Amino acid sequence: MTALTLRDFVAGYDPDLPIVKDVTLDVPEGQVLTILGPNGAGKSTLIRAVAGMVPIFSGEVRLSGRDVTRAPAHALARAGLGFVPQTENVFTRLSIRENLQIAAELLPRSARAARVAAMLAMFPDLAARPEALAGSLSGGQRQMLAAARALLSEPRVLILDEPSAGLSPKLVAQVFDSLRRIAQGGVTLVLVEQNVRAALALADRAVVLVDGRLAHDAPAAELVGNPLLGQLFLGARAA
Ligand SMILES: Nc1ncnc2c1ncn2[C@@H]1O[C@H](COP(=O)(O)OP(=O)(O)OP(=O)(O)O)[C@@H](O)[C@H]1O
Repeated sequence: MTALTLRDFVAGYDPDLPIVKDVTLDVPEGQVLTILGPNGAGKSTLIRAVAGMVPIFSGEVRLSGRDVTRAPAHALARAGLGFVPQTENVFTRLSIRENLQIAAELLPRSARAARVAAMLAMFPDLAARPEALAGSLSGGQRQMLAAARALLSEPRVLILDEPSAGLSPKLVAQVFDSLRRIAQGGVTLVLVEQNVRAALALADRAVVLVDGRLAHDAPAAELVGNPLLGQLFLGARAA
């Protein structure tokens, strides 16, 4: 079953100057996909458009076969999409527990407490001090809280925008350990990541976006150490 499908997807900020151009992509259920590419290629724009935060000019998005093109955020969440933005992804003045409780408000009332408890059980670092303010957490813990918020509604597909941005190597390892556990739970992951080495170690598959178009699509293991990657990051097109 295909978890996420993009067909002839065109998106951006100005209809006369699309950033993402004719992207067609099928992400099978349970796959971990990383989107790589040079700065400014449109990676963040692509995933933010899928998540309903950037205008889609043409083409379509499907979740498990269902057309969700231009669906509002709450409808996307109900259809099984979770999104973790790169920044401002937690309420810094609220506690860990409160951050989770707010995210749980999308769920039926009777399900909320159990889902908050399940998320705390999944992230022991958060469970250790649920009353701590999110603003007092380390960068890695903050990313875990952001992921936990997105996972509360049990998405089938979780999209993450540079989950390791600004983190020290130790915290990068922690965040990627958490992502590995999430993937092992069967969630389809799509991540944009500058940390190519960590992303390729986690991912099953990598696609490379160059100037808004898919330039390469390969098993992640094939790209490790591949000189093509260096060329692509300098902005050259795939031959
Ligand atoms: N809010 C915005 N309004 C207008 N243009 C934008 C906006 N955000 C990004 N852009 C432009 O869209 C293009 C693609 O940017 P985007 O952030 O999607 O690329 P990226 O591949 O994620 O790059 P990076 O790796 O540097 O984050 C760039 O030319 C950028 O200037």
